[in-house]
Amino acid sequence: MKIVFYGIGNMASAIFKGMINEGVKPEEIFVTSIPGDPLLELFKEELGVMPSLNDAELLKNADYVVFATKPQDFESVVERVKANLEDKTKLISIMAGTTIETIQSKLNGNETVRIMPNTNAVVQKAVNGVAFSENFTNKEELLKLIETFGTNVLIEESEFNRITAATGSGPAFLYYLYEKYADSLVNLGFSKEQADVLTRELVIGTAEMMKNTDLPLSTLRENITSKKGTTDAGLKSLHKHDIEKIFDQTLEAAKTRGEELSKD
Ligand SMILES: NC(=O)C1=CN([C@@H]2O[C@H](COP(=O)(O)OP(=O)(O)OC[C@H]3O[C@@H](n4cnc5c(N)ncnc54)[C@H](OP(=O)(O)O)[C@@H]3O)[C@@H](O)[C@H]2O)C=CC1
Ligand SMILES: O=C(O)[C@@H]1CCC=N1
Repeated sequence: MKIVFYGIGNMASAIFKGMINEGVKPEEIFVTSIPGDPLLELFKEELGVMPSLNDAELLKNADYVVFATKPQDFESVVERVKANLEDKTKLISIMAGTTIETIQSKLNGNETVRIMPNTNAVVQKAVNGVAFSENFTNKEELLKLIETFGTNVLIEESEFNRITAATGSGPAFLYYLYEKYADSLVNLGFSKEQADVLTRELVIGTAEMMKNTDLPLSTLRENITSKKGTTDAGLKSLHKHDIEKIFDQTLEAAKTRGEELSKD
């Protein structure tokens, strides 16, 4: 199989690292960026993937081309790709906002799938929102390929901006909370280093708990909350703030931005 990545930034590299960790051969992964990008050589040395700036060479006999640039750079990628794209090559887009219709209209209607992963792909734990173009064939092969770095959730394309906010951007929202938690531990008297370790271990342990039980999150919380104890006191303070509303606004803003990108 030949998979070609246009764009090798944060998300693309998370994906091909995840794929390689799960047994996809690095020689099957071709990567390109803008001329002079030091990551091209770095990923060749680190991972054994195949860098190139020659579009004809990259696209010859490609099974999949992955569009992994910012949506704003898609036009420049189209310019590179359109002359040499073969009819049989399937297109995978991870770009927020950019629709299947836009991609197909610019690139001969080639079979196209939109996926919305997240950076947890590096540890094979992404959530992949997936929507196929109507003409897409052999969906099973594609689903198997992207399962190497995460769990697939098939959705309508109309739901894409929603899942982009929820799980594409989602890790950033959670990291922000953890950052603030660590800052608060410093305010409580821990050193910065201690606060960092305590926060990371707390989050990892809590995630592991969620992984290993079917209990509702509310029950897990209640199990910690002794009557008139410390947790109860902390939660009473937390309840004075409308956390749900804060998240409603955060997710709405992210979703709206996806809609704006779709229109650009
Ligand atoms: N980061 C994330 O968590 C997620 C991102 N996405 C989507 O993934 C895409 C990439 O995001 P991210 O990885 O964060 O972005 P990055 O900026 O880290 O990576 C994009 C890369 O593409 C390069 N590039 C620009 N133009 C071209 C071109 N014509 N040909 C080849 N490469 C080019 C950029 O180079 P230069 O910087 O020099 O311009 C840059 O290295 C976006 O569309 C985003 O919506 C989706 C899910 C999650
Ligand atoms: O911030 C962004 O636009 C991209 C899409 C989802 C995560 N990062």
